[in-house]
Amino acid sequence: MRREKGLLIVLSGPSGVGKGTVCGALRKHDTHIQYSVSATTRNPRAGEEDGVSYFFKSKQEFERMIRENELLEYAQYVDNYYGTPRQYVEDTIAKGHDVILEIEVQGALQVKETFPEGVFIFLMPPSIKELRNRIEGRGTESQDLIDSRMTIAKDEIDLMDKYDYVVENDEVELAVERIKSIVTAENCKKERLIHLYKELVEE
Ligand SMILES: Nc1ncnc2c1ncn2[C@@H]1O[C@H](COP(=O)(O)OP(=O)(O)OP(=O)(O)O)[C@@H](O)[C@H]1O
Ligand SMILES: Nc1nc2c(ncn2[C@@H]2O[C@H](COP(=O)(O)O)[C@@H](O)[C@H]2O)c(=O)[nH]1
Repeated sequence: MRREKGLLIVLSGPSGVGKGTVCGALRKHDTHIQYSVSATTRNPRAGEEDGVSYFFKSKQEFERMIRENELLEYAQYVDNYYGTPRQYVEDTIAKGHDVILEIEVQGALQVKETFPEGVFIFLMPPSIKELRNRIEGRGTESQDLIDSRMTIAKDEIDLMDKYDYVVENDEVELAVERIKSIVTAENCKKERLIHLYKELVEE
């Protein structure tokens, strides 16, 4: 069924919890969810492709995007900027497609201000020890950066009650199923409201 507007789904959670891994697994399920590609000033990691993993920007270019209101939200995280290009998200939901943003907490709270109708999901690690194991195991950051990310992680976990749902990422496929159930339920809720509204205005 064609809907007026798609769902805006925000997936947050501490660095290393598995947001990227879970979104990667979700893509393999035929959910029709679209994925927003963020802009960042951080350097690409091995295997990351511009326009696929991120839009890699200079600090000057990112600050131009901020000034020209091209970002739906942005945040400074450790030593870099990260932000969501506005146009893609607005166009995608306007076409009736659901879109997912994989972003940290400061940015998610900004989105909540402008899109309170969004669905906000916080991905939780089974434990802090497991979170550290995952970031260390990924092998992409120095020990100093891992420590900075772990410090931020604790503050982020303190804000999980700002989210509509908390999903544990104990096993990737279980986390994917939980997120799919949330999206299905939220879509049913929305379909039902639109249907009721149409009945009312047609009376
Ligand atoms: N359920 C899981 N069980 C075990 N390992 C996992 C699980 N989910 C993800 N991982 C591993 O944890 C590491 C971090 O995952 P990932 O890069 O997806 O995290 P992230 O939340 O996207 O991190 P960041 O916010 O820094 O981008 C990866 O090595 C990944 O393979
Ligand atoms: N506020 C935003 N946060 C974002 C965005 N894209 C990614 N992120 C988050 O940044 C940290 C670090 O990411 P990494 O790729 O350097 O490990 C992590 O929590 C991401 O989810 C964004 O557009 N806005």
